[in-house]
Amino acid sequence: MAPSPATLGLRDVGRTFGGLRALDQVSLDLAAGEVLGVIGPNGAGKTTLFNVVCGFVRPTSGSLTLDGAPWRPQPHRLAGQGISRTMQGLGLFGGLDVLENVMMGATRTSRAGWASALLGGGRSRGDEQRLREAATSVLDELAIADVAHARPGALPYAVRKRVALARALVSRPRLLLLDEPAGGLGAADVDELAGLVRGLPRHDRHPCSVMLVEHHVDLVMQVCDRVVVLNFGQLIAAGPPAQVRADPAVLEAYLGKAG
Ligand SMILES: Nc1ncnc2c1ncn2[C@@H]1O[C@H](COP(=O)(O)OP(=O)(O)OP(=O)(O)O)[C@@H](O)[C@H]1O
Repeated sequence: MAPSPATLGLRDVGRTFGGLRALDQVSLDLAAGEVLGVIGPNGAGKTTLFNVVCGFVRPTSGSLTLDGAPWRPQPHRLAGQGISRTMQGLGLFGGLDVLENVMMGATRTSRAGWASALLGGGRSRGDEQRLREAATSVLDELAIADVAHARPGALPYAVRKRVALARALVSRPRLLLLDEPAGGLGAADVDELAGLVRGLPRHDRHPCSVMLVEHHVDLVMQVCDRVVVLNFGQLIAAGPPAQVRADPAVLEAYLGKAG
């Protein structure tokens, strides 16, 4: 049976940097199989929130839960907990082809089983074959199998972003954290990305929950089941996209105008 998508909770999470409250009593929930968007103007605390969930930044107050249990995120343990992330920088290896880059995603992120055999040196031909098949299958799903043997540097930026997404998905996470997935993409590529992200919780064998932190409001409104809005570190609105879009506090804070 496929593992179920993860749930995530933040309760009164705060983070200060010196005297600055980058996050101020933020509480939110991500339900299983939900796509949750986090938006807000520059400096609102989005990256800090993302980094708290990834374990790069420790909250100064509050608590987190994963699947309802108390959770202290640590970057090196995320993979073992079924969590993958993409970062703003693509971080692809220029000397490897696309397929190898995606295979690296599994070897870097899997804790147990076939992929760890590759890390531990107990590498067999069967392991490698399985890894190759897993990577090929994700490339297929993201419609980039045709560039499997190209070097990332030779590909358009939008395709490289898709490779980075494939690398995060090859470990078949239960929770995917996306940091500005639409950054640097044109309108057509954003639409395609929206389709891909929307499909993630509906994957027939490996459905996952998704949290995405994003500047691109249109993408967030297109793909998210719910959106939370930060401003000066505080959560000022949360709800379905249409509701959030019409919220006067959001218009005021995020779009810089009321009504
Ligand atoms: N490591 C740090 N040290 C000091 N201040 C920080 C640090 N990280 C973030 N901040 C401050 O915390 C606040 C929130 O920053 P953050 O990067 O989380 O916002 P953001 O919403 O991601 O902004 P942007 O949309 O511009 O990327 C900002 O005022 C920022 O200057």
